[in-house]
Amino acid sequence: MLFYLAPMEGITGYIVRNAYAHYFPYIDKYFTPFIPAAKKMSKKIKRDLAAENNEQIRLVPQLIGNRADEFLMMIRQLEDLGFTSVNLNFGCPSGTVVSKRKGAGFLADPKELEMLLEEVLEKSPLAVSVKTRVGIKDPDEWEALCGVYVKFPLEELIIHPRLQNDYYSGTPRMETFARALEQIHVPLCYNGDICSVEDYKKVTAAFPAIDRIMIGRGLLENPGLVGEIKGNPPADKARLRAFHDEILEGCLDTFRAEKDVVFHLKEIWFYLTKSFPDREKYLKLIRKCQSLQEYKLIVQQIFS
Ligand SMILES: Cc1cc2nc3c(=O)[nH]c(=O)nc-3n(C[C@H](O)[C@H](O)[C@H](O)COP(=O)(O)O)c2cc1C
Repeated sequence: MLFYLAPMEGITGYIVRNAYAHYFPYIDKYFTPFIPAAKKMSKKIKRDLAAENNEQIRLVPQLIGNRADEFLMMIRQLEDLGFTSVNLNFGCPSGTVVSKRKGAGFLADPKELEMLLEEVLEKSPLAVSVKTRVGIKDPDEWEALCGVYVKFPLEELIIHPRLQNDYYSGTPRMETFARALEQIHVPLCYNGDICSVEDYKKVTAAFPAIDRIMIGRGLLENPGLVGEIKGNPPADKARLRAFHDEILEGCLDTFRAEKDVVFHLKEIWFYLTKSFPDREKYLKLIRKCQSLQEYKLIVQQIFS
């Protein structure tokens, strides 16, 4: 089985990716959080993609947009940086993205999706994969979308089997994923709600043909999850602490203001507190915390 860390905007930048690679080296492929397909890459994105910041990491940049020419412009820049694959995001459910007909919003018109993929796949010097949801409002939309995806030699198709309207609620639509498995002949990756070894076992028992899995929140809650799936003992406090400390150091080197460091780490702790008893208590403390000094004391308390 291949394991991928899901892209998570604001969280899985290079600092976090490196901490996984150093302390939980079980991830086969990483994806950047989505990068807007625009004319020029920002300095922040260039830093996230830089080879020296991703040394032990197999990284695939993810682009979000709705125009083939803009995707291609970005893809050529990625080629210059030495990348060989790119991932296109047709899954982001956020209102601000969808209202611009990007992310899952682009799934509204399968014909347009087909035209875009035709041009990108014809002209892209890089292998192209897609990360998609299964529709906007109705699981029956999948038939038309699937009819588009089957036409293209994608490197792989990553499916998070929820609708845009589902956001992250309810359970993934396993029946739709099962249909996709029958219909799609490029490598298919399952993504969604794998937060424990049991969840992993259920998904792989339901879909024995799957050979790649992407995990997001489950790996943030328990960074040792893939290690456990592979038969290793759960991550101990010392390892979690080292993982955390590397992220803290990386943030201190990168962000100018201490409050930005604390803000970034608060997002991570929203998930990571699930690895600890008394989650609610610590989450409250972390959320309220205002300064780096206060933050360090709370972290000390959590790990002691
Ligand atoms: C805070 C957050 C940020 C996300 N950012 C991205 C992103 O940049 N690109 C993307 O394709 N998906 C993004 N996702 C979706 C995840 O990659 C993943 O598909 C989703 O969380 C379901 O997988 P999981 O149940 O394993 O977490 C994001 C999800 C969350 C919760």
